Amino acid sequence: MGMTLTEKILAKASGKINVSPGENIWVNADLLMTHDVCGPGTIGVFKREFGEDAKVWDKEKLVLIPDHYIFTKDARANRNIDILREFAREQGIKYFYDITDLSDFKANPDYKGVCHIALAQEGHTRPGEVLFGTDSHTCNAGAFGQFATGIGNTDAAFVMGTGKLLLKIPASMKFVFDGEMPPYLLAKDLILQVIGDIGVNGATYRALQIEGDAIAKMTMEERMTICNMAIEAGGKNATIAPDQTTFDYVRSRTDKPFESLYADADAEYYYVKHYDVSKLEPVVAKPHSPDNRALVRDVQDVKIDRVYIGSCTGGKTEDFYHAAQLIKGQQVKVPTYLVPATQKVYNDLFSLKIDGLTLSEIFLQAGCIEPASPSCAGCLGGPQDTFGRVNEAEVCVSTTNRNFPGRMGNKQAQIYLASPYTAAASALTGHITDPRDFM
Ligand SMILES: CC(C)[C@H](C(=O)O)[C@@H](O)C(=O)O
Repeated sequence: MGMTLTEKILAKASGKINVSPGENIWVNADLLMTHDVCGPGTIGVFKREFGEDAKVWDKEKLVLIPDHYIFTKDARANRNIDILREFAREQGIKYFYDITDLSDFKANPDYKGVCHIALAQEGHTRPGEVLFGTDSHTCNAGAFGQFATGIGNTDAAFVMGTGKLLLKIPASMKFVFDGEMPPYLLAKDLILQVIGDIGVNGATYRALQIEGDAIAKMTMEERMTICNMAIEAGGKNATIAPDQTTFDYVRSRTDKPFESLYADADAEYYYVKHYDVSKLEPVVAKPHSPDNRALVRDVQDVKIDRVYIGSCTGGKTEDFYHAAQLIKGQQVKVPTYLVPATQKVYNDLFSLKIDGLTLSEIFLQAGCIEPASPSCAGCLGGPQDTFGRVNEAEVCVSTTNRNFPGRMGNKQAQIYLASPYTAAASALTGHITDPRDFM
């Protein structure tokens, strides 16, 4: 019997000819990523179980990325980065994207920012490979045709010591997006549509295989937006088959060899769903769950207090480009926070131009708050002094991935998840707004 893309990758990574859903197999990791939130815990378990002097299985396959609680005076958050630094030094870790000068991130050439985007930009996400990460949005890298999933600290410590992990093969759900993408829709609308359709537990421990003409035409950043939120439907991982778009992105960042894998034509799926994207509309996820979907035009009376554009899901270069396209030449009516995912995205804001103006100039002329230092920032609240944290019971339209109570700080705050177009349109009016009103 044929295999899905996820099954093909996991079969290869376990040295098997065939695998099927439900089977438990030992999988070899190509890469393990951890960050400042989970790294210290993972290191603690690793040392306890493998010994104080134990060495990681491969010092070139562990990537350490401080990104979550960086620009804060919180002593425990600062200490977490120190723990990563000490471990990187002791183990001779090749890829440690350190930050020492918190007062000026630009003084830290190694510092990248949000792990999922940094992994892609630094060439660590490659077709056919297996990536484990101590973060639920590790599924982001499935956009590169790899198996990428979030794991807990204990599993990560085991991978750190052995390079392997026992995994149950997930059954695959196929989502096919065909048709011409309307100019007012972005990848975020597509994934919010899916999560609204199947629910936050609609894909629990399943692999989402994303395909179709509309996906084939998408850039890597838009593909990442879709895979990033697979976890919001409970997905174990998501995959998009690699193509020329993937190869161009990866090859411009790494010369490491990789083997692209593809689903067999006769693979079996647990579920198949087709979408005609030309018929979809801009959507939001209302408080307090990513599956609480509504058409933007049905919630236009909701007044908002602020807009947040940032995170692994919605803080990439194209996310800002799309927001800038819509905002250009107009004034925002509510405080609008801009948090580039990485140092590279930050630089893009100051070099990419639309009609002669840099994205940053467009935002500043429109009255947005100056772009912040790259990190996860207010996406998940963080210490009280975190930039963009929602400290009051405000209504926020956000390009991020989660809107659980308290997610961005205050438990009474109401977070509406939206595309960069919808976030930008809403910033211009002060209420939730369909981007078509400005197109
Ligand atoms: C802090 C980390 C464990 C968490 C995750 O795994 O997703 C965070 O990144 C998030 O987005 O909620």
